[in-house]
Amino acid sequence: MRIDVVTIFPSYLAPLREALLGRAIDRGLIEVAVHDLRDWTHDVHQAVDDSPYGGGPGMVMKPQVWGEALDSVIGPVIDSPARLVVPTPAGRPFTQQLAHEWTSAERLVFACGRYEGIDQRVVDHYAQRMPVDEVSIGDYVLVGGEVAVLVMVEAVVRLLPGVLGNPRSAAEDSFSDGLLEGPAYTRPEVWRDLPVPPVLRSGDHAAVDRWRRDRALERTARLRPDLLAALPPDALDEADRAV
Ligand SMILES: O=C(OCc1ccccc1)c1cn[nH]c1
Repeated sequence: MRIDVVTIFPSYLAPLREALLGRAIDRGLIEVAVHDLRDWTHDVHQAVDDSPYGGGPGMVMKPQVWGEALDSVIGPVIDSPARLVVPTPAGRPFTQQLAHEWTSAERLVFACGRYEGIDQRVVDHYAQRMPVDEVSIGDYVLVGGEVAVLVMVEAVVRLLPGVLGNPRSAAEDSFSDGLLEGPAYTRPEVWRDLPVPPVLRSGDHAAVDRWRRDRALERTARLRPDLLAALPPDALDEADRAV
């Protein structure tokens, strides 16, 4: 998978080259290129924004600059199918399911908006020739899309074959069965007078699996009743309902 990011703050994307993601790059599992939007300005001030039509606070990012940048980065769409992703509070929710969908993309191009966002015509123009997703990572407002890109790239890349040491962990993610992950424990057996739940040391794998599912159901009911409500009817068996 090739990932391109266009931003006015390329250094914000430096973490993509660290740790797990950095190793995925070194191993050729992904290619990552970060581009400075200002490279496609032609004026001495390297202006990337302007006042909003219709008035209102803040500034809007100029379509011309974005058009030149994205034409250059995306190239002729025919020979390298790419998805364009635009992080924005006004987007569809980014979910584990969407992360999985994107793992089959040959290319992901991320456009990092700042100020009040990017002129809508940029999304409208590219949506005529490729899949464009306006995506939110949560109901809050950041200063720019860069941090959202770090979140989404990490969520997608960790799902690619070979990236995670233990493929089971991606498959058994929180949300993979529609529930929140239950509590996890490791040594010591007692820590600050707090013991590890005995069932986890019983060696009875059926009991451990049952206990873990019960804890996941309880946690989901407490913190995310919406996830429970969204489960397909056959997702919960008799024992589940008793929790
Ligand atoms: O703030 C965000 O993106 C940056 C952004 C983009 C466009 C205009 C303002 C801010 C964001 C919040 N949840 N998901 C994304």
